[in-house]
Amino acid sequence: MSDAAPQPADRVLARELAAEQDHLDRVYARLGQLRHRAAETERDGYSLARVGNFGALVERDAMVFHAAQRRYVLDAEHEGLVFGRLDRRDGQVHHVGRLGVRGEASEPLVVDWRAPAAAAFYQATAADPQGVVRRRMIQSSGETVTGLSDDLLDPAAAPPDMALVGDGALLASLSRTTTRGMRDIVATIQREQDEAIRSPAGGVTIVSGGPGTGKTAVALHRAAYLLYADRSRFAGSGILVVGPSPVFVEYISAVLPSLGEDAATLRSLGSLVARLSPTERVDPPALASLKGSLRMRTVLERAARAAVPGGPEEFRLAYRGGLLTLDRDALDKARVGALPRGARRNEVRRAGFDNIFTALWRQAPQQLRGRLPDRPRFEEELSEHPAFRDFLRAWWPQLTPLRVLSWCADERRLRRWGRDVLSGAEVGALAGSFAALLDVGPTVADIALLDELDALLGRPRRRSRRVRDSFEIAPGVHEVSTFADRQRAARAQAVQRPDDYRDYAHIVVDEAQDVTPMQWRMLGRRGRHASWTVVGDPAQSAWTGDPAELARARDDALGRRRRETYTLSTNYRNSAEIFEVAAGVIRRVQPDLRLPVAVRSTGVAPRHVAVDSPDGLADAARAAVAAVLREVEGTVGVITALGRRDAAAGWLAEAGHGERLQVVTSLEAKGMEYDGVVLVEPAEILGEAASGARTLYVALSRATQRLTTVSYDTSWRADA
Ligand SMILES: Nc1ncnc2c1ncn2[C@@H]1O[C@H](COP(=O)(O)OP(=O)(O)OP(=O)(O)O)[C@@H](O)[C@H]1O
Repeated sequence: MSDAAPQPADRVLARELAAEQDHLDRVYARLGQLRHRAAETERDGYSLARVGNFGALVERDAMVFHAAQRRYVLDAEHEGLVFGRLDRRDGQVHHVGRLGVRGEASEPLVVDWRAPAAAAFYQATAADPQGVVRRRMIQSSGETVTGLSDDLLDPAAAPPDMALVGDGALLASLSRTTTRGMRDIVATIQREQDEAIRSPAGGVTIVSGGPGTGKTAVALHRAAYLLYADRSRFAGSGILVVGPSPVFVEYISAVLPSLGEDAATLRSLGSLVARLSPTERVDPPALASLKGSLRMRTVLERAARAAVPGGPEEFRLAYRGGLLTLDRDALDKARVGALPRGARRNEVRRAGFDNIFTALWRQAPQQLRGRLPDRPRFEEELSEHPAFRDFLRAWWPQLTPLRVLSWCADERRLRRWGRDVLSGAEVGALAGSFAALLDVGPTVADIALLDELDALLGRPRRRSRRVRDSFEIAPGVHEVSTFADRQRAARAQAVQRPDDYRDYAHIVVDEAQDVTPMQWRMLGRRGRHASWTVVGDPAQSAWTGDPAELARARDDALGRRRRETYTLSTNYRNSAEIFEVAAGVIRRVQPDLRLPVAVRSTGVAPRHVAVDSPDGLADAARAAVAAVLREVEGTVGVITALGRRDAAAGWLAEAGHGERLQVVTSLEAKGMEYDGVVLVEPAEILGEAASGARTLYVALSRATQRLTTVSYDTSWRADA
């Protein structure tokens, strides 16, 4: 390089931009061609299915599919189809982008970011250049290249005419305005993140790290990577991505489509059980932890085996001139005898009925004397007896999880089922909460209990089953079918998976620190054969129960699969000034915690507005929100304690701030990000549970640019 005559920087930049523009033009032209061809092939398609050899058909269909995929990616409006370039030591040049594109002669015009050849784009460093001399980041808007930024990784190997331009693509991307939905980070994935994204597909990948270190981004890019690495496995059986709340799921919902992937299923913990309506209702943290505890399993097991409250306590039937009777003990014996450990109540109903027949048959000789029929006739006659049928239905009904959980609203009953595992106060709190179950609906924590009951109760046996057409591979697809047919069927299958589909190939759990033991059981039931990506930060956990119990439940769900752990260390979200406030709060309770480093400084210190009394909060919050909305271009989040959100939303409603403003509770704020945050009364968040400091740490670390706190109780501040 040193031998080349110096040239003005802007001329060099213009030349390099023009070169990249040429390449991008070629890529788009080629894609246009492929798109056109794919459309033609599709048009001709099926009439050709009977000619040519099988291999040729597969190839043609594969092309149709890939072209359609590319079209889908292109149609999914995104910035930066090509965002990187690698100049290698051996003279090869690879452009890296959102999808792989080959030219007419099969030469790679763009390498998919997930392909092995693109790995060096994220992993190479000056200390370990991995054969890369220059790494270039390419920014573009639509089909126009707008900026370049180079890293020289191996100066000794650089040819003399190699130009270097621009700087700071990562920082530029971090300073962008925050929009309502999270964006992909495909162009600026960092090395430590890339290692986690490309971790082997099997086993359990655990990604931890402090706030803003890109855990969610990594989890979603990993899902895209797995779909690329083994599409038939992961698109076929599906990838489930689970997040804490509907607000969060909405926030992350655009990332995978922007990466050209639509085969993953996104769910919040409150919407995981298909037959139950999704819920956003949450319990106070201590109650949520109690409902999440494994002790609830014991309670539910007992409830699922109990006599139906309000059901028959005895049975009397006039039959053939005699009187058949069963007292309470006999009924209990018949029920318990039909429910050995592990039996599912709805599935062994027949065994319960058999026990009743047997008990009645035993007394029949004495009661009926000479009028005794043979046993089959005895059972048949009883079965046709309306009073007997009514009794059976009331004594052993088909039970729904909701019905059994609502039995727990009765304190006396719950005390019985909770003996040795629940305290008196816990019984009271739970019973009070379950009382609202049928009227108001379940809370997020109840969903895991209902799922547990579903597993304990089982499903009634189906009467008739559709006869399967053995030539049918998937609905509507027969054995003689094309590759494209099958791909289409795979997609249709994903859409048509049964509501209670459970056999996912991979489960991504985000904000895993907040998954309770009972929720781990719920997740475990959906991934018996799955590999896992588990992403979280214990320092942000709202769990107030026993840590050992939590670890045990998590280990049970994840099984004995091999584990790889990755720790992320850089906070890309918060300005250094904002993160310092959050760090002060968590350090007070966990002085030895290793905190991530916030890389960006704005020079703007967070503002702390103090008011004289709680009555002053409304006006101060309104003023703070108006100011932050003026200062930032993107989204603004108002975060409050659980009990204050509705009031705060009311204060701000009149001003009609629209799309940019969102009012959320401390728990809904988990995983979220805003350009500006107004935190209303942090002391209330601190005091709302034993985990208050960790939840406040979450709330304080949501903002990228501006943080304002409004409080009358300033004791939460480390410096107050
Ligand atoms: N390599 C990167 N390039 C650009 N932006 C990044 C990068 N890594 C992370 N970010 C951005 O940093 C922000 C925080 O990322 P993310 O939400 O994934 O962090 P997190 O670790 O899940 O945070 P938290 O634990 O606080 O919820 C997001 O806006 C994300 O897009």
